[in-house]
Amino acid sequence: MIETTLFTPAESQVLSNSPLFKGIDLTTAYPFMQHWSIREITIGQILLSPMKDNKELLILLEGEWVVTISATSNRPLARIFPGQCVGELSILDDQRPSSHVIATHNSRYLAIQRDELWRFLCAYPMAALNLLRIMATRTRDKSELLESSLGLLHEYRVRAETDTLTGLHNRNWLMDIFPQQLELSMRIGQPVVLMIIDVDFFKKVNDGFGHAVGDQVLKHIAILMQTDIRATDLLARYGGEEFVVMMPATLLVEGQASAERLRKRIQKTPMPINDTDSINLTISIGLSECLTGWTLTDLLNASDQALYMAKNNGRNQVVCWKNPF
Ligand SMILES: Nc1nc2c(ncn2[C@@H]2O[C@H](COP(=O)(O)OP(=O)(O)OP(=O)(O)O)[C@@H](O)[C@H]2O)c(=O)[nH]1
Repeated sequence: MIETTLFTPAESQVLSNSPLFKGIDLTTAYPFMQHWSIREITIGQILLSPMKDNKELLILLEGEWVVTISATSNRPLARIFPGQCVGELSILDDQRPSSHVIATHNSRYLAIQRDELWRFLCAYPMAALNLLRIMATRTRDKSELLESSLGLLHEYRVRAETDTLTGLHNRNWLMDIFPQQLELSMRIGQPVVLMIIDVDFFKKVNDGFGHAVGDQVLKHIAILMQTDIRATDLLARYGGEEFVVMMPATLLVEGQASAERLRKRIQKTPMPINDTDSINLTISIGLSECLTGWTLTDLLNASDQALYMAKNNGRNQVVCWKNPF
């Protein structure tokens, strides 16, 4: 970094247009300005970092900087242009900077030491007011950024937990939410039933009508299931042509009746593939009630065993898991 105390005419222009000096006649401020220093920094260098104390207010004279969360982040929180300043917050609260400021162009800037800044602000209250305005704008920008980041975070989470084909929750969501529901139900002593639903001979649909029609079938079944289950039931696509429903506050006989109703509904609702033709569909369902001390894995295993029996017994049926002991 090269230090000098000279302003070029262009730099004087930048300073007089700077939001910090708005309404101030800088020609009267020379006694203060002679203690400020001008520096140069090359592209890629870090001006401020949360790892380093900062005792200066920096005003960009020429070039461009970015404010980022981390030194390697390629998503800037803000861009800094000539006339704008950085570092004011860490000077005021005596904490390290909260983000990185990095030069994205070779730059020249003005550095004002904290004590010099206080002296200047005392002599020019207008500058103190300007600084307040700058900080208020920054706080507002940060809140908006935080809000949009939270929105993005929520969107990413929803995407990560949603099956893109059917729009149902996916296995990630299931593995996160089902254990929580199970624990809650066990704690308050409520029965829980879990059913695994598998489309019968689905491979034949794919082979006979094509994968796109197979996809349509999965969507068709997803919609029928969604409209069939209770609001308190938890439904997810488990993978391939398998779906899982967790039914809190449900006894096995009640779950069995729901499963039977769903099976009949799917059987009675063929999926149209054109104006005249449709595909008849059936499902097999295995279900089990959660026993004391069971984990989600135990419950899934039991329902899966019941499903296996439903398939083996000829499909298009509901089988409840029976305790062999
Ligand atoms: N179209 C489509 N097919 C899928 C998808 N996921 C899995 N499959 C296919 O689903 C088929 C499942 O075949 P199988 O496991 O043999 O099951 P099945 O033909 O239904 O036989 P049973 O379950 O025994 O009645 C496989 O051919 C998979 O490739 C998907 O998202 N879309």
